[in-house]
Amino acid sequence: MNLDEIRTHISRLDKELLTLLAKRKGLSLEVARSKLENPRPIRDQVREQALLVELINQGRQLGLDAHYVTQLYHTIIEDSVLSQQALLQDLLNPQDEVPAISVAFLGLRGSYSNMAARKYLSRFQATMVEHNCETFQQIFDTVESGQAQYGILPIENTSSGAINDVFDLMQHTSLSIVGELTQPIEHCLLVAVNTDVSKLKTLYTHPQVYQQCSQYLKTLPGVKVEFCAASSNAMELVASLKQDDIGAMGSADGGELHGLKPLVRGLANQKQNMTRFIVVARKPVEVAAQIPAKTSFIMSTGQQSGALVETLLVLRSHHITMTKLESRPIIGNPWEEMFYVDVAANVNSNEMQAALKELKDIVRFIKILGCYPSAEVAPTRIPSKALSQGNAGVPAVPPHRPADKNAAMSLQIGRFYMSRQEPLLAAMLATWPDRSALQEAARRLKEHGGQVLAAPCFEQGDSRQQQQRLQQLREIAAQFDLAAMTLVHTPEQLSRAAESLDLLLLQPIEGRRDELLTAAGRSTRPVLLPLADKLEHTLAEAEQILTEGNQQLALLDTQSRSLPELLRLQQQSRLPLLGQLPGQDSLLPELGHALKEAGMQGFCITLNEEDDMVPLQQLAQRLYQD
Ligand SMILES: C=C(O[C@@H]1C=C(C(=O)O)C=C[C@H]1O)C(=O)O
Repeated sequence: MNLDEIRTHISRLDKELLTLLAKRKGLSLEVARSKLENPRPIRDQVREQALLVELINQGRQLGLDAHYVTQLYHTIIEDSVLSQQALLQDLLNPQDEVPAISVAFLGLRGSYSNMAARKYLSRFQATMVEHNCETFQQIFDTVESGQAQYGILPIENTSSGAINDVFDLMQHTSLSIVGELTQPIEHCLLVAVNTDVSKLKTLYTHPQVYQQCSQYLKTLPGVKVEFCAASSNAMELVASLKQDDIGAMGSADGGELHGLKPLVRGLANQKQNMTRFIVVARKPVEVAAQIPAKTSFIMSTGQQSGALVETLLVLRSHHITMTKLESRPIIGNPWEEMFYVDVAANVNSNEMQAALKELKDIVRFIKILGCYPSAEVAPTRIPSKALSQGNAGVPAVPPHRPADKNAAMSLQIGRFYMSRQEPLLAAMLATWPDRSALQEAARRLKEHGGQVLAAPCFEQGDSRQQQQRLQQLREIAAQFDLAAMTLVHTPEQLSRAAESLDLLLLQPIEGRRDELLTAAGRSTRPVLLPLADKLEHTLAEAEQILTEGNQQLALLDTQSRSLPELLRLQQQSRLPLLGQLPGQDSLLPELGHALKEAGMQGFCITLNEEDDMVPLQQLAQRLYQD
């Protein structure tokens, strides 16, 4: 076959794939209808897990790697679940057949709020009429007066926290929350014409974006920064001037609406930056009982001691999970607080109705702000046991929570739980690899059932190169759904690594890490502390970290200590213990298995550039199958 013929063939297959996906979606909607007739929850994670395990094994036989299959099916299942939910919601809340829906949001075309509004409206079969607003108050006014059907408001951001003005306005509105959505915020450097960073003289941006990208901007000392009222204004200006020495900062999608191209992506200091938006409307919606719902309410309690605790105990006694608690002052009543509460419950459920009845007896004020479908469809996870090669068994319990008797001792790294039953498996590259080697290591680690990818970001290079390595490690780990770790020597390195990675490995030389221990204790990231020579030194160092506040601490044995020593350590400390082992030891699987039996909760396998991962794969099999 020549190139054209092969491409024709590929196109035909792609069409078939699409046809099959559309058929699958149709069947999924039939499932939703049957779940409506015989009421059952829309989401069934036991079914999803069984399906994923079967697909992974079938995929392997066809030469497709487990990670690829899992990623594809997470996307397919997410769409399937959201489509089922949307169908149920539409049946329950029939919309008038309107050709256009109007939405009020902050900023102009291309603002983050505009992108959120577009995302929300994409589920409706109607065109969007945009109401650009200059203030949050104006959004409330526009929806309250009926000029717009929906208002989109940012309520919290993962780096800057609660958006207080919106909380304060919610106190006094008659509007209801009818939806939520989360929008990733990725600041990019946007330009109107082909150019290069070195040519730039002026950057237009909003002060908050400037602040969130301060580290990147320090690398452009000659560039002047001009502030605009919103990032969408900056985009508009740069698009109209069309010069090669100016740029704007904002989202790539937003920039595209103005014909701008992203020259550099991922400028923010903090890489994972998301904003949660709420959707408000004049009429509340009803949420189908079979889909996960959230209810938001505000309340004020008396000022006697324990008043807030009592309200929380009411929620607990009805098994209602609280997902958010914020307090805001009550305007005009100095020192009194209004609490904003989000719970994972449908307002019409028996538990929630009973809880509300009890709450009304003990609070001064309570108002439901709305009940809406929860927008999150967390991917169903496959336990390492199912992933480590050769296992076709279907796990019985969805792996959300550790089914670990010693849960109090287990630690969470990224989204993984470390436990004696399912030890954590980390691969640590001895030297910094190039991008493709790092990707290949990540792919294979994931394929074998490992969870943490580690590489030395700080061993060479200047601060900028180190920053790039941190970013690359984080990106590649995320791409393969792994957690990321690096070795840190100084408090400054620790705080930089803590911004991007999931686990911080402290340098092993005791006596030279006093300040590092204090910094680790003040960090909010989990820390791995290599054992000191003497047991009592290790315990003292661990104590130093714990007393500073950070309780997410595990110990690492870097010297293959004897079994009695390890057991003694475990008797004296409840901290999880990991072992560091060389990746090419032919005894690795047996050694790991024996150490697991002795209570080790994880392994850090060191790999040199030329090493293969065969022993690690065998270790994973022993750890997760036996
Ligand atoms: C389609 C179903 O509903 C949901 C979607 C699934 C899917 O798309 O495969 C699987 C389980 C459920 O979470 C079902 O229950 O079979």
